[in-house]
Amino acid sequence: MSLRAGENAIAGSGEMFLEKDEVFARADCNVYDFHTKRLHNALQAYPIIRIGPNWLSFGRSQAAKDIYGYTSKNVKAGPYDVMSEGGANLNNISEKSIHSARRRTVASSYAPKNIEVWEPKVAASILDLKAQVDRRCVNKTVFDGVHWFFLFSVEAVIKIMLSKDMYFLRNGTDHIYFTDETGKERAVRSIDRFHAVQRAASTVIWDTEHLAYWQKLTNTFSTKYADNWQAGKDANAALGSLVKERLQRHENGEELNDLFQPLVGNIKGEDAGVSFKDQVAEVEQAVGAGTDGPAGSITMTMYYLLRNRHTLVKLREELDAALITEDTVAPWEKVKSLPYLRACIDEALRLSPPVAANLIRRTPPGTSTVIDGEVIPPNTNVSISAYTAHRDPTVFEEPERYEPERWLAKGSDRLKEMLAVFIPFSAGTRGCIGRNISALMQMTCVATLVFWYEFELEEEGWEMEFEEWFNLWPLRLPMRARRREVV
Ligand code: HEM
Repeated sequence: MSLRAGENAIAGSGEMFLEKDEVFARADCNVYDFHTKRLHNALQAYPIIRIGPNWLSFGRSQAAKDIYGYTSKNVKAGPYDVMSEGGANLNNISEKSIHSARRRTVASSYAPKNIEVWEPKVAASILDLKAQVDRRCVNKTVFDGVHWFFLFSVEAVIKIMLSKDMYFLRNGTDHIYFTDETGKERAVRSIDRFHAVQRAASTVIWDTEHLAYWQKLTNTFSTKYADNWQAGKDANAALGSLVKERLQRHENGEELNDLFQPLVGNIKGEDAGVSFKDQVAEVEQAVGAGTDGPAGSITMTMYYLLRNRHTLVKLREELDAALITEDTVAPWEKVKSLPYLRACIDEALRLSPPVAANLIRRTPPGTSTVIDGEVIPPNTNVSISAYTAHRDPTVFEEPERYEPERWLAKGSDRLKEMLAVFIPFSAGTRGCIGRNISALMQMTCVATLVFWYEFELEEEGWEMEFEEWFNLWPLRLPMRARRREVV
């Protein structure tokens, strides 16, 4: 069957796939909604759905390889181009040669050989996280895991990116303190501001042609939007101040080994030729992704473990055999190859990918493209959400079940099929560059928590709720902790 954009499927009204009354509700950026899940449910009846005037969303996992894989000729376009106007970074650069050049510039700093540089930074944050959990062990005080796992992630990733310790965990807040351009002392909440601007941008960015108009309109008529647009400026100013401080340290002759260094210059002392605006944009991307990704994944791993106690018991057996009491923080060397730990995390990423949404790609001009057996015309926006790809029952048996064991069938054809459509980090040349950093953060953090504490949900059977804009955020994880007798 040959498809022209706009044919087949059911018409949505933009990426958000809104129903009429929701258009007004979301217009005030106020509604917690899991639109990818709603779209997924609709895809059970239609294999492809048109979710925008020129945008097709696919429902069968095989489409993932054709859309995002290494052999795909599809490109990033549309909203990514708009985003790059505020500063070009690895994620939003569409043009292939410019993207490859930027990726080459930073690639070595993201490489696994640097884990030994990142590990002490991550471990220090895990110790501070433990100190906070310890306080809550007294009287078994209920605490919100989401709050603390997000603080852990943002603090660790800022250290890895900029060699700067923000002490978010010790202070219990995500405030960045800085002096702005006008000399005013400011305190800006980082996670809060990153998230607020997503609430505004993700509703209007799809209409790239009229974006400026939507920004003006929403800014004028909605106080909520106005605050959320302001959040983008606040986050940019706060991270800009951290970048200036980092550049000053470089000027002062400090030799810092972090993700930022290649954006300044290489080991031969040659200038990297990256503008200040782009440097800030790169920091925004890495800090934003490095916060929401690991925090979402750690939260959801803990949530699924607590809801499926037999998996927690099994993971603890694996950790008890691998770790000793001297391991106040689980060392990477001891946990990196633990199969069940990895499987528990991957299974949480499968069911609740932190980037669940339809990541837009454009088919090449001049020639049609085949996606999941369908002939798609040139210049068509196409996507499949990780949420949907990961729930294909022909690949993942009983897809709604949290079953880490499914990842353990090493070398089997089934495992190969699963890995081919497992896309929490997207895939191909535009796949996540931060996977090694994520693995370090996720595995050492989850291993330490499960080894040292007994956890329970505040209420048995409690169910997670999400808020989704570009990224998928778990809302709360009310839990209690008790120190284990570790011998
Ligand atoms: C569990 C953790 C994470 C998940 C699930 C995740 C997911 C993703 C996804 C889905 C993309 C593709 C985005 C798109 O096509 O629009 C991406 C790209 C990217 N991520 Fe991650 N990410 C994670 C952690 C990190 C970390 C820790 C960093 C950096 C410290 C990072 C930095 C980036 C960058 C720079 C890109 C753009 C890559 C490019 O296009 O060349 N991510 N990530």
